[in-house]
Amino acid sequence: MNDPETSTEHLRRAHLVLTFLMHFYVHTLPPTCSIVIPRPISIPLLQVAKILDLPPVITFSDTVLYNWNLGENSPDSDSLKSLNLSDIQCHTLFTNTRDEIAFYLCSARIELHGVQALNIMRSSMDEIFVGDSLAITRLITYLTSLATVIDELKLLLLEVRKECDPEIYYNVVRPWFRGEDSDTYLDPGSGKKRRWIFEGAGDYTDLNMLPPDRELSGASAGQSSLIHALDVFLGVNHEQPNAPSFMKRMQRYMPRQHRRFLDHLGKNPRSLREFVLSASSRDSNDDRGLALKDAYNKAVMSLKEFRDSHMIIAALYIIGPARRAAEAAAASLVKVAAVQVEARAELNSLVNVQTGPGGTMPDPLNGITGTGGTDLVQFLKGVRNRTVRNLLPDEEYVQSC
Ligand code: HEM
Repeated sequence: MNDPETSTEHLRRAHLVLTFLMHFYVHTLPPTCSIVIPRPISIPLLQVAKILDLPPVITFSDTVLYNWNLGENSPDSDSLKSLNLSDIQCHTLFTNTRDEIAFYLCSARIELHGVQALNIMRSSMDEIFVGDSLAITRLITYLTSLATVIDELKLLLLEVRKECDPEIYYNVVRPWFRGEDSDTYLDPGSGKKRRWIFEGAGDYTDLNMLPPDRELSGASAGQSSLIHALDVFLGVNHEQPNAPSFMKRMQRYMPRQHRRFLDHLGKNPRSLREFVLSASSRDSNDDRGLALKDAYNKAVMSLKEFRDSHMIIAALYIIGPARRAAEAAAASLVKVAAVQVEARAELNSLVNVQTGPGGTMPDPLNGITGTGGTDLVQFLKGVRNRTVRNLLPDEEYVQSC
């Protein structure tokens, strides 16, 4: 039996349990109340988070990576290869709905199937290191398989629609994941955005482990290191000059081993893209140069198509329900306003006071426009476009010949 204080499995489980409890607590507080996370949750969570080097907030690791197990009746599987993706279950839930389960399991299946992509990347890096003609032949095979695996990941993503209803996801499941930065209410004392106060944290000098910018975002599949790894491997760069990109910020929420792996991939002395460019110009009279470029482009196209499908899913699960929620809120404001007008008219008739022309009915759309939909579409399109930019056009071969 592992020592619970040092075993990684126990610490991960503790992070999961404590962050689920914390999010339950925070999101059931009245909106007018300051957010003070009680000491029995805050102190152990800060301690565990410090050891794991994870932020003290719910992450993709908690909802997905540490949240699946094999079903009772499934055969013991000692290798991922023989694992049947439909046999997995998840054990910790906020809502106990089929939709929440389907949402987590969709990502878990992608992660498990994605192990094949990681293996291909590792083998490809070895071939890039060797760099001879046999290595090129092998790379062509690897990149072709990588494209197929990414296509399969896309199908797994689209399968979320089978059992996860967009309205339930958006209105019932998703609100539990919200981090400090998505809070829409103001602190009654300061009138500013509410901060999450970790009760008792000041009593411990060794608990100074909140991120320096103190950003506490909620769980997002943007924290899946698999997609980041595909970007780094294929050479897709999301960095921007003035501030850390969304992708970079999300890496702070990944297990540290995943962050290290991404660093390792990024520090490869010779990038795959560079290798494909130089090998295809060197072997320009050889079909293998063209085949290598095609195989690379196929893998980039598959990642682009994964992102196209992801945009469809984001539209279905976020933009649509957000718009409908805003319309419903506007309609109910209209109803409230109509009742107010009626009541005021009644009052006026009772006391015989006239309202001015046009009355005082509030604009029902005030404060409801802008659900973030436009920003989200722009953001996802930007990520997708940066992927496409990596395709190698024929001209580059001509120029480098
Ligand atoms: C119903 C399922 C899904 C929905 C509604 C969804 C929604 C979103 C949203 C709204 C964002 C923008 C950033 C944020 O707010 O977190 C995002 C980003 C992202 N999501 Fe998803 N997502 C889903 C499933 C997945 C899955 C299964 C993966 C992969 C394991 C994934 C990978 C990503 C990545 C890597 C980003 C960063 C942007 C990009 O690389 O294109 N998402 N997602």
